[in-house]
Amino acid sequence: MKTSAVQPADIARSVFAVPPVAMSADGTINRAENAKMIRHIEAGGVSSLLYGGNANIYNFDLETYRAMLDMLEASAAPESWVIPAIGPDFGKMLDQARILRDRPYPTALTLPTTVATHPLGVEAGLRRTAEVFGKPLFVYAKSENYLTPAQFGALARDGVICAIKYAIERKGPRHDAFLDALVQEVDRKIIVSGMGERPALTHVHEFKLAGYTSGLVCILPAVSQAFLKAAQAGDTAKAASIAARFIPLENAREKYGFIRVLHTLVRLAGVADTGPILPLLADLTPAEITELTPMLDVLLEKTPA
Ligand SMILES: N[C@@H](CC=O)C(=O)O
Repeated sequence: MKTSAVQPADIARSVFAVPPVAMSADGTINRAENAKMIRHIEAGGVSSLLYGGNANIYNFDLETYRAMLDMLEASAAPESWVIPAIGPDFGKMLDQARILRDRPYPTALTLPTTVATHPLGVEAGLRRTAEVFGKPLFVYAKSENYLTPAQFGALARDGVICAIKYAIERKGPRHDAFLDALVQEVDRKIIVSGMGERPALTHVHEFKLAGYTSGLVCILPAVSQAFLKAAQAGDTAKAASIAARFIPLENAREKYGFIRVLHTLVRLAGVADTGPILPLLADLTPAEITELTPMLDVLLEKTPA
């Protein structure tokens, strides 16, 4: 596992896979199936793994969190960059930062929340968390009222944050006043598009963000990596045609829940047995699986689009 301090080159080199965590029937971490998933992602040329929302860390107790960290440290290849999430609330962030400060991870992703927050409090909380952790944070921007662009700028200049996962949803990603302001405050080299394939080409090609995060990359890592490299190189026709392959499933993930759909799709695709998802989420119903399977077959090119 790569443990050196975060540099912009690390951020641009690979898609950020945002994997689910495979669980055993008794609700504990399944080490063998997670290792299998990690091998599959790495074999596709993806070397950045972000254990964030899709990992369902929101619903982990601290024992499960420690077990996940042990599994990641034992399973990732030496050159892979693995980033666990913390939060979303201040108390959980601090508890997890205290666990992480004795571990080799170079940063941690802050999970987003809009409950019981104020931008001034979020800034104070992130400063305190980074101090406890002893390293800068990777901040997940998912709503406009979490932090202002100016606050992001101040946190970056002060070394409190080393990267931003930008995931504020828009009807069309081209028109985004918040992102326009953010790139005036923060170097684009430390901002990644954080919402899967749908806005990623606009974010990488037009806003010149450094890269993107994706859940479906866990199924087709080499294809996602090819998409990133095409978008970064300005080959928009190639990037758009690759992205089109992912869109039907991304739309279905939005309809039925991004995290729970990915958790099951990774199993249905034969990547790893992800097992039952932890509450407060719930596994897909048989009817949902029946609806989604043909879309997965299109993604896997078992059937034409
Ligand atoms: N939520 C997106 C990006 C991950 O952070 C996805 O799951 O594809």
